[in-house]
Amino acid sequence: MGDTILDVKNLKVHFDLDEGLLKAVDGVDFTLKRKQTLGIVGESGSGKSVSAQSVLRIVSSKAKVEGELLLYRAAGQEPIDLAQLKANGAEIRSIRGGDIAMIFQEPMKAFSPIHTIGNQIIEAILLHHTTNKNEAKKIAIQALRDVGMSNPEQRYDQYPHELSGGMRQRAMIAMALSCNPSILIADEPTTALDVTVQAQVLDLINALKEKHDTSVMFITHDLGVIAETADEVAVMYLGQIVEYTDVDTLFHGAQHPYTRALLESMPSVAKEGRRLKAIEGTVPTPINMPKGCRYYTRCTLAQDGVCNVDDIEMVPVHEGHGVRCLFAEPSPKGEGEVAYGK
Ligand SMILES: Nc1ncnc2c1ncn2[C@@H]1O[C@H](COP(=O)(O)OP(=O)(O)OP(=O)(O)O)[C@@H](O)[C@H]1O
Repeated sequence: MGDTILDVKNLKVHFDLDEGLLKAVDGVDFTLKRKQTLGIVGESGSGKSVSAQSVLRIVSSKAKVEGELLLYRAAGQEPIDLAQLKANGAEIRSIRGGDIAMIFQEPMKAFSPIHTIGNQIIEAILLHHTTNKNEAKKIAIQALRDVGMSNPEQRYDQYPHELSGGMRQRAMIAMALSCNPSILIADEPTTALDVTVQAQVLDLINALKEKHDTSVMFITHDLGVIAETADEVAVMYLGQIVEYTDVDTLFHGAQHPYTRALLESMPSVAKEGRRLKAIEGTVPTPINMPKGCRYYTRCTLAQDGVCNVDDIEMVPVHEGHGVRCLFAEPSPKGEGEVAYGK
C-alpha cells in the first residue's frame, strides 16, 4: 500500500427515484498512487462526477453510498475510510480542502460572487494552515503568483466577475492548492476554456503536481486531455469501469470496444482522410438495467445470448490492465491493438 494514497473499493452510489433505482456508480474499484495522475474518462452520464463527489462526501444526501474509500494519509499509517465519516462532520470537513481539494469546470461554483478572491482563498488557509491573517494573505498571494496571475496583489482584492474565464480558473486552482493538498480532484476543469487557455491550464496543473508532489484524479470526456495529463486511466461506462490501464497501453493496446470507439472518435487518432467515427447512440439512463454487458446496446461486437446473459467481470489481460469484456484476451503489454478486430 506504500505508494497508494486513495484506494476505492466496490463503490456504489444509487439514487432511489420515482422511476426506479438509478445506479450512477455500480461497483467501482480504483487506486490513486502518490504523485501520479489517474485519468477518469467516459461520456456524459457515465458516473465520473458522482464517483469524485463521493470521495469528498459531497454527493447529494439522497444518494445511498456503499463501499470503501480508503485514504492513506501517510505511508505505513492506518487508512481512514471516508465512506464511514459523517457527511458533514468535522473530520471530512478538515479533509476537504486540507488533504483533498477539488476544482470544477465552472469556477463560479467554487467562488462566491460577493466576496473578493483573496478573502475566499484565505478562508481555507485560515481553516487548515495558520490563524495569522497576515501570514494567510502572504500564502494566498504566493498561490496566485504560482498559478501565473499577473499582479497577484491586485487580483487578491478583485471579485470573481472582474476576472476572465481563464483567470478565474487559475484563481480556483490557486485556492485549491493553497493548502497544499495531497490529492487534487479536477472535474473537467478545462472543458469551458478555449484551446489555448486549456493547454495553459493543463500545463499549470502538471507543473504544480510536480512541484508539490500532488496526486491528481483528472475527470474528463476528452482523450486528448488524458494524453496530456494521465499516468493511469480508468474508462467509465454506465457506472462501471470498463477498462483500466496505464496511459501508453490505453493509446496503443486498448481492448474494450467502448475504449476503442472513444479512440476512433478522437481527432488526432483518426487516420488522415478518414472520417471521425462518432459512437452510435447515447448513454442510456442507468435505471432498471438488464443483466449483461452495459455497453451491449451500442457495441459492434455484441452477441445475443452471449453478452446479455450475465454481468461481465473485469478480466486482467496483463498486469495492471483490466478489461470488462468477454472478448478480452491476455496480451503482452501494448499488443491488444493487434489482437483486437483482426
Ligand atoms: N443528484 C442526483 N440525483 C439523481 N441522479 C443523479 C444525481 N447526480 C447524478 N445523477 C445521475 O447519475 C448518473 C451519473 O452522473 P455523473 O454526473 O456522475 O456523470 P458524468 O460521467 O460525470 O457526466 P457529466 O460529464 O455529464 O457530469 C447520470 O445518469 C446522472 O443523471
